[in-house]
Amino acid sequence: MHWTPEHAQPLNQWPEQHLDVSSTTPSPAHKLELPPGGRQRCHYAWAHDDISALTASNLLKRYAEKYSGVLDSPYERPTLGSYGDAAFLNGAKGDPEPWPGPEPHYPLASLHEGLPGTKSGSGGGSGGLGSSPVLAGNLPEPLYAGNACGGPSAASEYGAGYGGGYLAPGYCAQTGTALPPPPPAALLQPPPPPGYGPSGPLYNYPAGGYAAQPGYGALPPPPAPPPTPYLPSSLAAPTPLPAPAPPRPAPTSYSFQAAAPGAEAGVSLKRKAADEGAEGRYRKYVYEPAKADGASYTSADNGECRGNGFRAKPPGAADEASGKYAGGVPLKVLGSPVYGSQLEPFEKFPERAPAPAHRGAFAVPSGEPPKGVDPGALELVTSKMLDCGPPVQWADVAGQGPLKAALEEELVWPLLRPPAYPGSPHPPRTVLLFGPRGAGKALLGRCLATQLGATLLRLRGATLAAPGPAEGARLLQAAFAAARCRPPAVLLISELDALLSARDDGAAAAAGALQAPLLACLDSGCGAGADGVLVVGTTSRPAALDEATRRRFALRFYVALPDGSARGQILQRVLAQQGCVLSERELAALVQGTQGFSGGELGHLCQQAAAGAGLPGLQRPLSYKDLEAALAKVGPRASPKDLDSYVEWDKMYGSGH
Ligand SMILES: Nc1ncnc2c1ncn2[C@@H]1O[C@H](COP(=O)(O)OP(=O)(O)OP(=O)(O)O)[C@@H](O)[C@H]1O
Ligand SMILES: [Mg+2]
Repeated sequence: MHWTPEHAQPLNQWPEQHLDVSSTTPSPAHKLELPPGGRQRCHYAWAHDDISALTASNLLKRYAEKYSGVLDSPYERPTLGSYGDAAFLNGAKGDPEPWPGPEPHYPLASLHEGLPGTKSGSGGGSGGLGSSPVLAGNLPEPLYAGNACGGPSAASEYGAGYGGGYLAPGYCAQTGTALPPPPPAALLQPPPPPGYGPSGPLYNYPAGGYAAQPGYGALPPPPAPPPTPYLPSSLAAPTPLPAPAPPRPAPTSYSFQAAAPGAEAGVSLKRKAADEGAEGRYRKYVYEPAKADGASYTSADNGECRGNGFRAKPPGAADEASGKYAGGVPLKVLGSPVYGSQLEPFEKFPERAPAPAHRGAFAVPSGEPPKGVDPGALELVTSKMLDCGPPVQWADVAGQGPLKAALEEELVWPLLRPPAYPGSPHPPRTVLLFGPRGAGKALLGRCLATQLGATLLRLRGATLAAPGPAEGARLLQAAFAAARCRPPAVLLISELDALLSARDDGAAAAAGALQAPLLACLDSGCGAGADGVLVVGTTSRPAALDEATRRRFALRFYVALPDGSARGQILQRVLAQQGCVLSERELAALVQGTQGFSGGELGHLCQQAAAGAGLPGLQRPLSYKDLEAALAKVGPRASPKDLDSYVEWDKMYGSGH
């Protein structure tokens, strides 16, 4: 119910205009019949005889309208005080002229006297009115304390209960004639999300809002979908990925890890579940027997060896490849103009090798010979530490399916893919592989180099520490410099713990002294400015790494011992090279007997068997009996306690896989 202007008519005109009365003049008799003090009950007593029940009901309704209109109206209206019949609020008729009669009017308290906290403190019955902010806003300003609108304030006169009580300190009393119109609907909409400014409207709505609709039947068709992307003009459109992602392994036939449930204590439950749930996920990691052409190491020829088994590519070829996915703009990161000539596009295993264009993010800065590096040490590192072994594919590593998948997904793919947008986080450039000796850490490092098409430089911690701290630091710096010169490069540092751990022998000082250069090299060689170098550290004593060193390796993966299935594959491969073919039963027995052996120890077992049989020249093929004899002498080096400690370290610091 809302107040309308017609409510402003003086109340004494209402009976004439709105009531169905036959007599508009009160008779003297009626007046005389008024009981003393009965004004409030007999306002319209003079009409009682003449109005019907319906009229009386209408009368009540009208008054109810008027009363509620005063309280609730959102429209502009005069203040209460301007009503001629303001006394209506007190229950009286409110005629402007005094009511004729013998009795005097009831004294009508002024409105503010009925408000709590007023000066007079009458405590009249109108306290409820004062509690309504709307009604209070209609009161003359001097009545208010704490008026925040600059008007006269009565704060000094009125008690604290007024200004600091119900009304908020910042409350601005609104006068009845100045009620603001309702805000436009647009302002009531929730604000747009940050970044969506007016320059980039989400939708193409008409600027002034929709035109008034002629009717329900003539609704215009809904606005067409925005022709522009949802991004505002201030945001750059995302650059499309220049290179397609390498295909994920097809979930078809992986079975290695699942074949020996529980055999690998170090394999996390997460990857195990993935194994068991989707056996074929790691199909491409299936171990393959040795390839005839890949078994022998190629020698470094004219500096073209890059340590990944692939021959160098003529300059210029990479430019074509790099431009292929970059919209004609050659990708600088793919070039290796000074030191590293470009790679042959994986002619040996084209089906498994990454496409050259995928090497975009494993960036290749235009290599300059590093300043401040001893040229002699650089030459030494380049000639001695460059690994020119055959390429190692995922399938060349038996077992380790979850680990291989993790390495590929978390390391290889991020390095090969260009960043999605400028400022996106750098892919990891350091990885630590830890686990028992001979478990295949270095093999995996070589595999990473192959997958990245990178130059492989190999260092051994013991070799670095041997000549003394100064020489060791010089070699270390030269190795990092050489890697930066030949990007993309993988720097494989085996036995990392030998650089760090303090031992009781004379090498303690040298080892400890190499920690600072190592950390400095890791910071400078793998920082933001060192694109194209991946450092792979391996250790069989991860507990020897202090926190500073540990933190330098972004990823830390546990390389567990091969399970039964992987052991069978490694044995088959090594024995095949020695011309030994075992029956299924014999192989199963051998696998059973070599529980806890690492891949390296399995190779050592086969060598021992050959040596024990006196067959260095392979006059006859190895037999199962030779292997049985060797098995009696050779055992696994890692104790169950050692294996438990790896698992514990992996739980605490490992990246999990
Ligand atoms: N999973 C595997 N599949 C095939 N060969 C393996 C595997 N694991 C180990 N080998 C073989 O075992 C030998 C030792 O492996 P590797 O040098 O990689 O071990 P490692 O973990 O680096 O040992 P260390 O801690 O002593 O450096 C290599 O000849 C390697 O080919
Ligand atoms: Mg090794």
